[in-house]
Amino acid sequence: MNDTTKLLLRAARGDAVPHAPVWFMRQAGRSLPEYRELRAAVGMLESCRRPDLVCEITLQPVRRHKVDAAILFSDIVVPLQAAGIDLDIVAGTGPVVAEPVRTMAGVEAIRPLEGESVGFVAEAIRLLLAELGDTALIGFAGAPFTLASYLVEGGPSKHHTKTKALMYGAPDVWHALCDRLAGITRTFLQVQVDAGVDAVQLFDSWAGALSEADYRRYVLPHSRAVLTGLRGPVPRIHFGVGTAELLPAMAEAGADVVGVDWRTPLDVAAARVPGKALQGNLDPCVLLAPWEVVEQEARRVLGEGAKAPGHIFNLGHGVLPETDPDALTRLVELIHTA
Ligand SMILES: Cc1c2[nH]c(c1CCC(=O)O)Cc1[nH]c(c(CCC(=O)O)c1C)Cc1[nH]c(c(CCC(=O)O)c1C)Cc1[nH]c(c(C)c1CCC(=O)O)C2
Repeated sequence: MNDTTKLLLRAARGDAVPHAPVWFMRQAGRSLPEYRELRAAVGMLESCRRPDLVCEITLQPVRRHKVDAAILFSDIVVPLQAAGIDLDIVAGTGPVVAEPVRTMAGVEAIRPLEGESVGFVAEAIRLLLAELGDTALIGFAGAPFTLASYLVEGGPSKHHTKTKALMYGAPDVWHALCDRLAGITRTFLQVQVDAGVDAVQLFDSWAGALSEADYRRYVLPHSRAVLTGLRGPVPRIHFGVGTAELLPAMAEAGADVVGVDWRTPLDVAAARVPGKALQGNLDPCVLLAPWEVVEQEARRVLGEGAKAPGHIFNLGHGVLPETDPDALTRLVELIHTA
């Protein structure tokens, strides 16, 4: 009998698949001329609040590349803004927060997220489900550590020094902050699951800045509260950059699928998180090289990924804006016929 379950869900469960499902982190965005055109007159966060634009931008890479999953067009700071935090996304920089949070009073001023204040996300998901057919829809949110880093630093940061200073120096403030962020993140994901997304990805992009011991002490309980507090039978994908030493702990936080960056070969990752499906992990820079190199590296990733119970092909981090979109389309064809 033919299994009609979406390919991404079968791979996430470790079921047999005719080929690895493939999608790309940041597949919607500046690598696509049709995205740049749509966004020319609309601010980033404004575009995230308009269901018609969210739907169109989410579908652009599906139409162009024939990927097996769409990822909702949004940003990790969208639920923070909806909860009343004054912030913006500055082009070429990233999220910038008006008043950084570094004290207990600052933490206590962070309100919970009301589901209705992100109703535009539920509406966008309804529009998308009517269009997507067999293509899976992935919802997402930022994990407490990565969100905390933006709030404490006030913007993007290389070494997360103020964040770590707060974590080590005022652990009570730190845990109170992460507790509030976990609540916001869980509500944001629950809205997406209730609206019908097929899977969720929790991005802890910057958790790789921590040792395993500190991750377990200061971060894991909060990410676990998000992943295990979420209701619904959707697979939970958990991803961060530079997390080779954290993969087992990130799996323990409640991941069904562990996302891996390009630094750790997938067969090595598979041995670190036995029984878990993996997602990744072609170096995004490889796509800037001639096709022969892309093909060789993609085949290596597929071979290593075959050592895991399930493999979802992806990059090791987001698509770089300078990537030739045709290289991505060709890569999808390769994965589908390999
Ligand atoms: C850390 C993080 C952020 N946002 C996100 C993360 C976690 C993923 C990761 O590690 O990359 C998540 C995110 N942000 C965006 C998506 C869309 C879905 C997709 O992957 O296609 C997703 C999944 C849109 C976006 N989010 C942003 C853009 C670029 C804004 C633009 O097009 O002007 C997009 C398409 C802005 C943003 N927002 C953030 C950054 C660092 C930036 C880039 C700043 C820049 O280079 O201009 C915070």
